[in-house]
Amino acid sequence: MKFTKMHGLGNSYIYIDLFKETIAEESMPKLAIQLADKNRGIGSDGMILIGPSDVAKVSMRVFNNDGSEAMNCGNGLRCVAKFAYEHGYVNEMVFTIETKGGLVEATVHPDEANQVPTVTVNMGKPRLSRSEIPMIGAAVDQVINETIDLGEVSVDVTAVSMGNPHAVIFTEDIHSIPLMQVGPSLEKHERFPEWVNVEYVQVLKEDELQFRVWERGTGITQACGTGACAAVVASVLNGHSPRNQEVTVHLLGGDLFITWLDNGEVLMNGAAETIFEGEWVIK
Ligand SMILES: N[C@@H](CCC[C@H](N)C(=O)O)C(=O)O
Repeated sequence: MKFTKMHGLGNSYIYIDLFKETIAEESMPKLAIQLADKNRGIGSDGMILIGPSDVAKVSMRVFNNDGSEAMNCGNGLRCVAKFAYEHGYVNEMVFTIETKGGLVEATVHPDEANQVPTVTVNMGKPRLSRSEIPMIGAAVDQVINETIDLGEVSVDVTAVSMGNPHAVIFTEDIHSIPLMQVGPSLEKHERFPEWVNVEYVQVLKEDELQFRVWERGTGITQACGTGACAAVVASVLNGHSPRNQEVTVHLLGGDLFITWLDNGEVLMNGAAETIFEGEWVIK
């Protein structure tokens, strides 16, 4: 089975082209775990399937490295758009991608060699009501700076769904955050019945954020595209950043440029790179 390893700011996945390959539905979670294993597999944050769609130009399915399936992946979307354009599955520079979290629109920015170094994705509107996250709690519908007790520490969480759930915590100092402690305990906290991605955010300026993530189903990664979008939405909701203005988010693996438009949609712009292609022998 042929594969391509790609990354968006160091958030790497093994991409399989379902226009050409076939994988049985029931073997997908196990395959994601095998491919992602850095000792016995290829090594990645998970597996992404690129395939045909009835409602869009291409479809994307995302599996974390623990085999769980996610509804969306921002860094994955930019890589899928690059892959689809460079492999001739789309000829337009603006096209739609189907995800389990809904339809999104990608715009590729090809260079002189018709290769795609960067992509802008319209990620659609964030979902902000408690039931859409989903998150268990009091009657208040939007979760803005709600305190959750984790035993030894408590955190103030702003909850945003970008098709997948995010819990954003603001900090004064990104270099002293207890991510290894808070990440896993908040990820599977009983208040989040579908678990949650955990992000710490330091506001440097109204249009500049520092960002670290503990991803649901994966752990610490270099970058999370949906998480960066959620961070900017949370920053606007908390009065730290303006609406309709581009915000630079510094992730461990590089920068993303995010705008929460007045019409409610979130734009994400950033890099997408191919690392290598190969063939996986199915055992
Ligand atoms: N790395 C991704 C998000 C991948 C899925 C996430 N771990 C989840 O389970 O929701 C991104 O770039 O958005």
